[in-house]
Amino acid sequence: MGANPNPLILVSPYRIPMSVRVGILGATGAVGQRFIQLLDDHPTFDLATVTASDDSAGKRYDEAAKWRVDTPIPDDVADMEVQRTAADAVPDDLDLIFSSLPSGVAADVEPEFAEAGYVVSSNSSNDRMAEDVPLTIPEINADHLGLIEVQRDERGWDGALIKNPNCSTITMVPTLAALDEFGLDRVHVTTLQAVSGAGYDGVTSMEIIDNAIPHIGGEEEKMESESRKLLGSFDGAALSLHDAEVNASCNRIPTLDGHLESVFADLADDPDVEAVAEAMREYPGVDLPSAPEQLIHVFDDPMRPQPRLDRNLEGGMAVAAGGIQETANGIKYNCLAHNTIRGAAGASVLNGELLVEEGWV
Ligand SMILES: NC(=O)C1=CN([C@@H]2O[C@H](COP(=O)(O)OP(=O)(O)OC[C@H]3O[C@@H](n4cnc5c(N)ncnc54)[C@H](OP(=O)(O)O)[C@@H]3O)[C@@H](O)[C@H]2O)C=CC1
Ligand SMILES: N[C@@H](CC(=O)OP(=O)(O)O)C(=O)O
Repeated sequence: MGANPNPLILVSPYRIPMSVRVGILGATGAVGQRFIQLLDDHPTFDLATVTASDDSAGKRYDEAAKWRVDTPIPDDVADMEVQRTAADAVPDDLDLIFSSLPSGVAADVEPEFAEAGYVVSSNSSNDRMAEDVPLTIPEINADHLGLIEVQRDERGWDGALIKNPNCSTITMVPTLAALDEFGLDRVHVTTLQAVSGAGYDGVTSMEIIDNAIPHIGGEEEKMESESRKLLGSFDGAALSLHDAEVNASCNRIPTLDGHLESVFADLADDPDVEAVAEAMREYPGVDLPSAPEQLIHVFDDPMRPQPRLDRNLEGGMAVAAGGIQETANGIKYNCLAHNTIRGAAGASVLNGELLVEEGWV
């Protein structure tokens, strides 16, 4: 295997053999740009089409997008013509579609693509809790992809719709999955979320500099519900939510990228700090091209993880944890992940790799 030209893509010995033609819906947006960055020189995925709103359709990509990520627009993407976001506007032979549309738009458009036969790996929040829609993190609940059969039976689709979770949820859930062996009863989490989570126009500088905003609309409910679905079990026909109680308090702070979260977990057992650290460090990963070698990196230094120092661990695809301490009822710790890579585009790409690996694409 040669040198990896894109430091954000981790090259690992993977089993996916062929070239897969992919498209991105909402490719000009903040998450869409991350998709383009992550797909540049991807070992399997070949970006064939990009879509956006009608205002951008017909323009060259580099004219339509206000490019803001920290690597240049790949030349081949800069020249692409942006397409309308509609199933009749993209090539028939796309194998896989990534979606980063506003959720209100995605709620209408994604089912149209799935009905037209496309497999859609979506980052948008609509339908994440639908009973027949897999919400997956490959390392945690790859078996939930079996819901695609249920979805196809119920909806009559040839394609499929699968989702990755909310960025704050995906930061915490791998650590909860590692704690589950100790009997996860109840979780309280407080987040310190980066401004990029709200998109480029989401929070003005006057609102956030020298400040913290103690509410992010809808975020707490997403963390509380999505976590239980991700940790739930699938019996081949239906999914049961995990019975742990999850309570979240979500806050915006003036960091650019990387959500930091303080978790208090009540456990049935009474593990010591070392047992918890080991369960997190040894939580198994997956053998997919964009997967980190170690899913959860645990720091002994209580000053870590920090957003600026630790958000880019393993190309932004790993989760960091630290400050583990025992409490009266269980354990407390901090965790961190890159919200637009592991929390958004990278999560969808990893789900796409899983779909290919497991033969759904
Ligand atoms: N920012 C983040 O960190 C995260 C975002 N998300 C989710 O990802 C999704 C995208 O977020 P983000 O990239 O920040 O959003 P942006 O507003 O930056 O981008 C939205 C994209 O959708 C396109 N679009 C907007 N309206 C329409 C429409 N009516 N029809 C077709 N295309 C349209 C835009 O095209 P155009 O440029 O032409 O307007 C653009 O490509 C959202 O659902 C968000 O909640 C999830 C996790 C993290
Ligand atoms: N709400 C998240 C980002 C986001 O868009 O989440 P979701 O994918 O659930 O819409 C944040 O503000 O950091």
